[in-house]
Amino acid sequence: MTLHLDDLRVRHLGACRYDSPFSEMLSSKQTSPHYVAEGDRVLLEDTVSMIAGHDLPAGLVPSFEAAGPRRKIYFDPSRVTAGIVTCGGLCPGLNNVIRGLVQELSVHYKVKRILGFRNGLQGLTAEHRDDTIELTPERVRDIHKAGGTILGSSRGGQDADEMVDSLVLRDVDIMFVIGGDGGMRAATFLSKAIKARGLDIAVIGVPKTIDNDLPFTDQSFGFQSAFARATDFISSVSVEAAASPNGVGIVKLMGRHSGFIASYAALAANGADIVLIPEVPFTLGGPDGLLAHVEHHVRAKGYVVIVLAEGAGQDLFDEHGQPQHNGRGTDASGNVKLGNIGELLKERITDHLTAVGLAPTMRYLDPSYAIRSIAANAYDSVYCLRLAHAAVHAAMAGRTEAAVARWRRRFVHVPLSLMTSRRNQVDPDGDLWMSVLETTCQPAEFGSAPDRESIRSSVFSA
Ligand SMILES: Nc1ncnc2c1ncn2[C@@H]1O[C@H](COP(=O)(O)OP(=O)(O)O)[C@@H](O)[C@H]1O
Ligand SMILES: O=P(O)(O)OC[C@H]1O[C@](O)(COP(=O)(O)O)[C@@H](O)[C@@H]1O
Ligand SMILES: [Mg+2]
Repeated sequence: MTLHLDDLRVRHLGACRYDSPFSEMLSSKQTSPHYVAEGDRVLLEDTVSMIAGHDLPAGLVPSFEAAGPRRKIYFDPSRVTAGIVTCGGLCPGLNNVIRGLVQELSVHYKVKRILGFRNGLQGLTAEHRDDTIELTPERVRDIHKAGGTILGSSRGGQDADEMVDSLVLRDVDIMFVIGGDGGMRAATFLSKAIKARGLDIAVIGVPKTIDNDLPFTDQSFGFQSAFARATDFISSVSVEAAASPNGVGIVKLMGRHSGFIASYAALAANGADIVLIPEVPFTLGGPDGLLAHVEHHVRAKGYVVIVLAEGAGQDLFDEHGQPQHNGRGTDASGNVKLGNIGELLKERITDHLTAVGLAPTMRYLDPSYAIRSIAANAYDSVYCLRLAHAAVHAAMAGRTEAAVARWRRRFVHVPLSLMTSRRNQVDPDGDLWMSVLETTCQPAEFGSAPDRESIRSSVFSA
């Protein structure tokens, strides 16, 4: 899919007529290596060959609107009511984003009324719309020290018109939706329903996912905290496996469709022999299969450490007739329930090593929620704060149906439709996966797994 400049344009509610509290500070600002001035744009692509491939003048090359404060704003801050909601799975930094939004709205724009809708988008239904939390700088002062979200979160779909009714009834002018792909999709429907009713309400998304599977954002907030925590589990399993006869250490990490956590945590721990991710299918049997490779490690050095993303090897459930581990079905938000690949591998590796006279000592860890329920680390805390600032500036300037994101280290506005147009995945031909292969020394492929070509060609085609 090729993107054009028009695909990257963000919707405005109207002309900006009010002076911004930042207007004086901005009067002398110009674009520099460390600042993108109002009106300037940030390139979608960043290599000479990609830019040259467009054969377009610089002003028409695909680019994002830069985020940041504007000299003039759309809303009169003294009359604004803002709403905030967090949805989907937890992620380190949710409270930091809430805190950043509240502080920026209150301290600089002097917004007086900020409502926190509770328990995800469920909080915008008729049944729950009156049960909001009044958010003030005092109320949010210390919330960043804890994981989770003070607003609560949930999965499951809601009716867009009912949500718009809630915004109207609670006089909300600006709605911040902190969510993943599901949340961004819901925010898109919400924006479209608002537009269809001719209402003057801005919807700004703050993309959230520990899986790092949202596109057009360098890395999502909380990702670094989550993979750092995951690294601890890989180190523990490595120590255990190395100290056990025929030790097999397996760590199963979150990552439904994208193996970023597994890849980064494995690189950080630098002790994994094998990394398995959804983007690179593998076979178990045969001379080049995973089991033969595991056996090779156990024979050669006495143990093996495997890092596994939960979405890896899902095709194996059908192949090996393992209905007991096969997830099937979907959760309340329509996310596919996965088969438990960790349990499948545990069984198959145990059977194989036992059959070849290397009965293993299995050390299996599934840290699951332990990696996403923690507070944000220092890096993510800064990142969350800056995203929150960008979100408030975007909303006050009347941008809507847009998310804020960091793209190539600059903060930008991304149309919500783009945020849900594809999934960010580890590219098996990209440099991240190459680093994983260089570090683990595992073969590029275990056997000739099916669907490999289709996965390669569908990954991240921006
Ligand atoms: N297809 C959809 N249509 C309408 N709302 C959706 C849809 N998908 C998700 N949502 C809403 O987004 C929320 C979060 O989605 P979910 O997939 O659970 O998490 P995430 O936002 O982290 O991806 C859900 O509670 C639901 O309200
Ligand atoms: O048990 P839950 O809440 O459905 O969460 C499990 C899933 O949530 C995730 O953390 C991602 O969730 P989101 O899409 O909400 O960001 C996955 O890695 C994991 O599979
Ligand atoms: Mg999701």
